[in-house]
Amino acid sequence: MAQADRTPQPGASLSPPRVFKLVLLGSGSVGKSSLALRYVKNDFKSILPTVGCAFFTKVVHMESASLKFEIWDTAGQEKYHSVCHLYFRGANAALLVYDITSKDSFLRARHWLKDLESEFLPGEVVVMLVGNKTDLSEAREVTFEEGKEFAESKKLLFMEASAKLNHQVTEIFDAVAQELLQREERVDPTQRGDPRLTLNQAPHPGRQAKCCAR
Ligand SMILES: Nc1nc2c(ncn2[C@@H]2O[C@H](COP(=O)(O)OP(=O)(O)OP(=O)(O)O)[C@@H](O)[C@H]2O)c(=O)[nH]1
Repeated sequence: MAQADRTPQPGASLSPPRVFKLVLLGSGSVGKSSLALRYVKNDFKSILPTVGCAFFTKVVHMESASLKFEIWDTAGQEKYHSVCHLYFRGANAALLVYDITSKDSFLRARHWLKDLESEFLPGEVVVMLVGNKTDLSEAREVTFEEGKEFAESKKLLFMEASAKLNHQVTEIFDAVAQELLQREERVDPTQRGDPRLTLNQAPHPGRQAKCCAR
């Protein structure tokens, strides 16, 4: 289990945290900024639509190592779409967010994924599909199974969450952190040192990242 912004566990590595760039993408109002705010500041409040991009950092102490997330929260509104891909550059991980009460946001997630894929080689970036707003389950338009199926077909991690209720938010980032560190361990140790380099490796053949939770 990760411990964010707390004293490292005894025995944890004392070396400086590895830095990973994580981008949040998805349609407008799905809750990207709210997930980031909940994760980084444990807060939930009314937020104006993002203009361009917002930036957060968070240090996470895992059992085996510490890492620092540089979180880039991109604008989901259509009018900013053309500039969003500029923020993808150099990303190690992405949260592809949709709103479980909006089928449209789920369908649009495919387009966001295509945009992301056009900038990277297969397997170059850890991608987690996130169905947000589970507290509004009475208005649900996308089933858990639909989300899971789409994620599996594209070899993405998958979780549902509620930024409002702080349900599964830390778990999302922990799962991504775990996957990033595991991918690093699989590469030649002599190549370690620059996470941007090591993550340009395809995942281990035959291994599919799996993570599904409501
Ligand atoms: N009920 C509920 N509302 C949420 C949740 N997460 C976000 N919201 C609300 O959804 C609206 C949009 O949230 P944002 O975090 O601004 O969404 P965004 O995806 O960053 O939007 P853009 O900046 O336009 O791309 C706000 O009114 C939030 O309060 C959630 O988990 N549950």
